[in-house]
Amino acid sequence: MLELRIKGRDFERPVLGDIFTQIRRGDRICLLGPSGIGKTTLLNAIAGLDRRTPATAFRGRETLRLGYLFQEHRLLPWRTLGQNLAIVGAAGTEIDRLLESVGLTGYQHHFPDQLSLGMARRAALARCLAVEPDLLLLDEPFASLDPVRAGELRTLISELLDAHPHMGMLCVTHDASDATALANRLWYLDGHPAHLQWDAPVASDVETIVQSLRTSMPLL
Ligand SMILES: Nc1ncnc2c1ncn2[C@@H]1O[C@H](COP(=O)(O)OP(=O)(O)OP(=O)(O)O)[C@@H](O)[C@H]1O
Repeated sequence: MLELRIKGRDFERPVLGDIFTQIRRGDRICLLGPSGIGKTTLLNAIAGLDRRTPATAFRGRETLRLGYLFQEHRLLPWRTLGQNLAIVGAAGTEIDRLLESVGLTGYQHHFPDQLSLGMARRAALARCLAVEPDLLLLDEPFASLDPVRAGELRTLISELLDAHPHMGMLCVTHDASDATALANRLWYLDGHPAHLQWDAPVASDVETIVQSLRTSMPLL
């Protein structure tokens, strides 16, 4: 069980309210919400990237390992893919294995600008996996990809999660169908400041979904 405690964040106005929630081991959560509501702000807080948003993410007394796939790939452009992975601690055959796991076998000596957007995103995903994360944070991983490439990446992420059942996922998306494909739990962020308005399991049958919504949103 991962516990998240996030102290709210103001920019010129209050953006994110205080949030306290829990993520079970292996939970696959899709985070939806209106544009500009604070989804990236929440991910940054969880990742500890925003010094002005006190947040703790912990598992018992252990330090939580996080992998963060940003909206941009943020690979070092002057380093090859192999070197980008080496920076986070991968070495030797581990680099080959990581690249193979994201379908980039043979690209170890390529530079990021020699890759398509989808390939660069998969390389960044390999970098996330190198730290063997407890929780994978994905910020709109399918944005700007054509439907075929987006579908391939969705399948890849789903297979990686299956292969690492203890790894949780928190994925920001604007597409509810991503939730059906990837998630077992949905969060909906809304309000000023934003809170988790809705935390419900993804269910395959309509009756269960309606019941979940009624439970999570009593006003319905
Ligand atoms: N560094 C910053 N300085 C000032 N305002 C910021 C900063 N970062 C975010 N904001 C503001 O906080 C709000 C939430 O931004 P955030 O990027 O978290 O939203 P989002 O839900 O991820 O949006 P989108 O779905 O469009 O990516 C926005 O109004 C944004 O303008």
